[in-house]
Amino acid sequence: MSNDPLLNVKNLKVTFNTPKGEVNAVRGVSFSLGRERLGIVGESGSGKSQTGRAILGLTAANGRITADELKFHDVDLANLTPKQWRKVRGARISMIMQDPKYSLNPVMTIGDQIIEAYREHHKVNAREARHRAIDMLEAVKIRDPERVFNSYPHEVSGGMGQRVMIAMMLIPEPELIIADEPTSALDVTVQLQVMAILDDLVRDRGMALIFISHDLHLVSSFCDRVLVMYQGHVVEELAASALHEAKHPYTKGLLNCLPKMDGDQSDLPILEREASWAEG
Ligand SMILES: Nc1ncnc2c1ncn2[C@@H]1O[C@H](COP(=O)(O)OP(=O)(O)OP(=O)(O)O)[C@@H](O)[C@H]1O
Repeated sequence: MSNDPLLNVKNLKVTFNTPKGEVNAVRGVSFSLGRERLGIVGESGSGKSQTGRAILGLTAANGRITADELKFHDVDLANLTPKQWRKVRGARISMIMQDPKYSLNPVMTIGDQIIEAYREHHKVNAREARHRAIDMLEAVKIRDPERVFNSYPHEVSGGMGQRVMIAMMLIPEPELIIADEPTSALDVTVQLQVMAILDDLVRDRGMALIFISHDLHLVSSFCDRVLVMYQGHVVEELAASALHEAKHPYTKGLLNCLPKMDGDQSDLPILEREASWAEG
């Protein structure tokens, strides 16, 4: 499989106009992505989500995007019309958000929602679509797919809801998935199960993944490469297998700011920061 970049981002900036002045959320981010799993980590407000949203054309109306390059294959994402976006977003690039509650329609059964999504992308009759919907639920390792198929979103757990979202997102067979804190509303065990399912699907189907999270350890266990963001800049880029080689004090701080399981009850260190890190 070719590893030519799917995505090229050069000097991406996202700036918001607010009543209190400009907010520079993303301040010159550059990276390229092949068929690989890339993590973007950083604390709240570091610009991770806005980087993902800019790639999907989902920047809020008060935001302005500039970039020397923002390309998905040869598609210039910085200059698409709404009609052109419909051919890219959800079809070639998909996003999984944090909480399935806000993404699923509460008054429609899960099965009907999957069927509807399936028939938007594939020309099949109702019977065949039902078949495919059950297959999709099985693909995300739901053991009782018939029950989930007939349930409403509020009748399933958060972890189950997130599996359903993953199943729906796979329907158009996107090349790139952007998962923004996809599991942070779930408890730790379910979090790992859902990530493992996503990881398997991404590998099996040769898709690329951008996994956005504040949890450096979680990201590095599911990604090949990690970008560490601080105040709108990428301060360090690392192979996930080389976290121990992190040089930037902010990355080292993120690594140390985790409770240890070995019974050491001493206080967690406070994440230190210096103004110079934000200068890029
Ligand atoms: N519509 C908006 N108007 C003004 N500022 C915004 C808007 N959307 C986001 N921001 C600001 O942009 C900055 C970066 O936000 P972003 O959501 O990318 O951070 P993040 O690293 O993903 O953090 P979190 O984990 O909290 O989502 C923040 O300071 C945020 O307040």
